[in-house]
Amino acid sequence: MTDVSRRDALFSTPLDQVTDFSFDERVVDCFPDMIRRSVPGYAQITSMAGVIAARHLSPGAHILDLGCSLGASTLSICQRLGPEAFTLQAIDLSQPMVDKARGLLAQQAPEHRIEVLQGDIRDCPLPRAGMIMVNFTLQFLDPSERDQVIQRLYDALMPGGVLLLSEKILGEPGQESLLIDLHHDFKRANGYSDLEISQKRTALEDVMIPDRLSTHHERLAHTGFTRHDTWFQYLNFASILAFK
Ligand SMILES: Nc1ncnc2c1ncn2[C@@H]1O[C@H](C[S@+](CC[C@H]([NH3+])C(=O)[O-])CC(=O)[O-])[C@@H](O)[C@H]1O
Ligand SMILES: O=C(O)C(=O)Cc1ccccc1
Repeated sequence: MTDVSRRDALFSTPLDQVTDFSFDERVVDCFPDMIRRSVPGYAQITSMAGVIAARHLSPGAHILDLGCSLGASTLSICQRLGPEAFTLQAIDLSQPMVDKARGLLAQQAPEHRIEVLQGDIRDCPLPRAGMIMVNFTLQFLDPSERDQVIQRLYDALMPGGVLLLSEKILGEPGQESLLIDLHHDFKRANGYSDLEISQKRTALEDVMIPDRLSTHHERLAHTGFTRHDTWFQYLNFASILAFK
């Protein structure tokens, strides 16, 4: 999907005022480039979505991709499983994201039974599902709302269903700055300037608040997930598989 993306230069010139980050048209236009250069492990996690679905999904199951952006995780599943194998709803809050995802998925997975819907994962209807993906999305909710959203996902999952939860994480006490510094080095190595890194950091400050990995596991245990394993971590980005 990188070929449809403009290069991300949104924070490359000095801004008089850095406003809160939002998933508007300008972000949508450069999103594949932005996320690839900003999120360590993004390609590995999204491409494993298909592998995980192939292992854990019962035939004909329903999948939810919540905070789907341009549908990279959904597309990964379509590349591994045929159209008879599952139905899927991909949901995102941003209308421009939804509009573009709909076009891309219609083009790249025309046979698959996919619906792309605009909705808020805090209150949209969640049909019963065998697999729920929530990749790099919980981090954009107010921390006080996260327990309730994870409870909603748990309630929507069939017994034995799987939750794929990926997030930016805060290092454990004493380890925070090491991971943050290395993440900034990762971005620098991917062509972002110090100005871009610092302005985007300001834009995200009140909008994206990471939890510790231990907080995620405590929340999943408390909600009732029988098993929850961190299967991937690359710097301060991690992914968990949880089973109902
Ligand atoms: N309350 C909400 N309800 C629904 N969507 C939301 C909400 N809040 C934010 N979003 C949406 O969550 C997505 C987060 S990006 C996910 C990447 C994707 N999963 C991927 O695998 O490519 C991650 C990132 O940009 O770091 C955006 O598209 C928001 O509009
Ligand atoms: O860019 C960052 O620093 C991030 O942590 C990830 C990110 C990626 C894409 C949109 C918003 C945040």
